[in-house]
Amino acid sequence: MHDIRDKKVIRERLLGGRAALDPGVRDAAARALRDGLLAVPELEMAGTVAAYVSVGAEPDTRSLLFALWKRGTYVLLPRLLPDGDLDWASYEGPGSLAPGPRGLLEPTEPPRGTAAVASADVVLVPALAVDRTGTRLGRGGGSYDRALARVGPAILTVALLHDGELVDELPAEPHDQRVRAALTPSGGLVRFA
Ligand SMILES: Nc1nc2c(c(=O)[nH]1)N(C=O)[C@@H](CNc1ccc(C(=O)N[C@@H](CCC(=O)O)C(=O)O)cc1)CN2
Ligand SMILES: Nc1ncnc2c1ncn2[C@@H]1O[C@H](COP(=O)(O)OP(=O)(O)OP(=O)(O)O)[C@@H](O)[C@H]1O
Repeated sequence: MHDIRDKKVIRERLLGGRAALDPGVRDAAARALRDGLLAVPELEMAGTVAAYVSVGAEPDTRSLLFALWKRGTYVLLPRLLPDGDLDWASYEGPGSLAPGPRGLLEPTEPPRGTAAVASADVVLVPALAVDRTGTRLGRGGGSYDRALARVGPAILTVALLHDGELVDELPAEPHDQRVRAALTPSGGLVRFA
């Protein structure tokens, strides 16, 4: 059994682990995740991918975004709304980003609305950890619980993690939206039933 207060403690432990990663490990992780993702069939086929710009010690997504954009994939990025929900706008290269709230870099293109995430063929999801059932621990704003509820059942949703962040079990609440797969640098893509 888990108490919901556990989430806060687990978040702190995971953020501490990320902060302790050395730069070489981070660079290698970003490359492994980028190369791993670019080879996922759904990603290769995708016309539109909903992604995000990494912040802090999250696995770095910038070279992945650039690679997707260069190969002609339409990339949507989130903009954090005051109520924690996510709006979406297109990525038009590194120059199309500007500082937003919470240390985030956000797209400067016109926002397309909270429902735009439903047009993505693949959704890349930030997470602090994911468990073996796909339950995801995020930053606590409930942003992706709302966004993922708008994504169709056949769409691949993938959390990007550092090694060690795909864990046996996380506390789950009724509103928690599961991801359908997780990618770690050393473990590759793991799909959940
Ligand atoms: N890269 C990224 N983008 C995202 C999310 C995320 O988790 N990661 N979000 C997921 O819902 C939404 C934004 N929510 C966020 C909520 C809190 C913080 C946050 O705690 N920022 C730290 C600084 C970053 C760090 O050092 O880790 C801070 O404010 O202190 C960031 C984003 C949408 N965009
Ligand atoms: N559909 C929703 N509408 C409004 N609030 C919601 C919704 N889903 C979850 N929340 C709220 O968001 C809060 C945080 O939820 P939770 O701890 O699961 O966040 P998280 O998934 O870790 O965060 P994030 O998705 O922002 O990374 C909860 O208080 C919850 O009530």
